[in-house]
Amino acid sequence: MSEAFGGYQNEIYFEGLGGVVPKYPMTAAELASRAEAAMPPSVWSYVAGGAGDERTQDANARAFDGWGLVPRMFVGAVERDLSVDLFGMHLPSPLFMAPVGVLGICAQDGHGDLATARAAARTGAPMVASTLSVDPLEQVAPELGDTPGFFQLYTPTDRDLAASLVRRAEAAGFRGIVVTLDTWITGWRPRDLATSNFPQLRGHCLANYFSDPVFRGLLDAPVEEDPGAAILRWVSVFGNPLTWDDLPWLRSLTELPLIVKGLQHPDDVRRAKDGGVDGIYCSNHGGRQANGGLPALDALPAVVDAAGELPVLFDSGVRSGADVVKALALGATAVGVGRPYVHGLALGGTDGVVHVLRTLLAEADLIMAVDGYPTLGDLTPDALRRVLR
Ligand SMILES: Cc1cc2nc3c(=O)[nH]c(=O)nc-3n(C[C@H](O)[C@H](O)[C@H](O)COP(=O)(O)O)c2cc1C
Ligand SMILES: O=C(O)C(=O)c1ccccc1
Repeated sequence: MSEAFGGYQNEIYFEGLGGVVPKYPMTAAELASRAEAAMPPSVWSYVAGGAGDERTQDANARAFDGWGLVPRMFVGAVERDLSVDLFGMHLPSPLFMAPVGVLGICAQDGHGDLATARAAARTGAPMVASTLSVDPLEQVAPELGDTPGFFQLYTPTDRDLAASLVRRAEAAGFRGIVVTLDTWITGWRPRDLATSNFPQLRGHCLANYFSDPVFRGLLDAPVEEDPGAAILRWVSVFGNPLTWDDLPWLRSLTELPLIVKGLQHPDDVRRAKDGGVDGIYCSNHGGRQANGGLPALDALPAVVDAAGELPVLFDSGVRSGADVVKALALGATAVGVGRPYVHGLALGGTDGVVHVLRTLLAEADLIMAVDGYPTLGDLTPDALRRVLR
């Protein structure tokens, strides 16, 4: 399998002999700048922006520079194995696509959720499908093909609506429920505030609500007759300020693996574990929610330690294959990519997303080859040293 990942390099060089060079950028920075030029400014600023002056967002990416991989020689890491077992599923790699609630409007055809699901089908990298999407989850799930998908739940204040969304995700074939805990309220986002830019308030990406029988039952008039009132109803149900008292109820909603997203404190991890969750998702939402925070990578070791045998998913700031390898060495079971695949989506739909995932995996695979860490099991904290400056 891993030959297929590093093999992207050979593919590119050999195609070059025929005069063909890659259509999409090879680095995260170039991807971002090309995406900026291709996207409507309001969508770009929503995706690119973060909380406050974005120092936490920047620190997420910079935190990876604080670690260096130590190469090992005489290993002969010809065969690499990047595959991973997660919740009883065997995945070709530890890479997955983090939930992004505006995928739909990031694609040129306006159906980015479907395009992303097709990229999951082509690469085997799971998609975590956001509650916020242009196309309803029943239309996203079939596009995943044989690749497992997860449904990310923004828990609404109405418990029947929450249960309905989870039931629909189960029926559609999603293989786990990711409950996001850090976004029951929107963080302070100067870029969007400066242009009064909040896509959902303009009715974007609300298909899962507008197609939901429970949500529709909360409306005085059908969505089609009074979309403005439906959007305001969405505003009133969107964010549920959950407390630990709600965890037993959340747990009771599904027998699928339940993963809680946004954890960074080891005490929270232990308590979630005691509450019966199946997985911990260490993330600070890409620095979009609260400025002044610890880079998510810096929280990872203690989260991994507290999680014990529970798998730990990680995202926030992953921009390269080297970053993927470092997060794995610090104990992540699976590593999520956020903004970079959205940039690929904006540039080239499914093909653009596939390119981004393949570049990350190729680089990770080749680092494991060069540095002599042939399997994920070989990637332990001992592979890393603090970078001294
Ligand atoms: C435009 C955008 C929308 C997002 N929407 C969601 C969402 O709907 N649900 C969620 O749990 N996280 C959401 N996130 C957070 C991502 O899942 C992930 O935590 C974050 O993007 C990781 O940081 P990175 O983009 O720097 O890699 C969103 C992120 C972005 C950039
Ligand atoms: O933009 C986000 O990061 C996000 O997840 C979100 C979703 C809905 C409302 C506010 C923020």
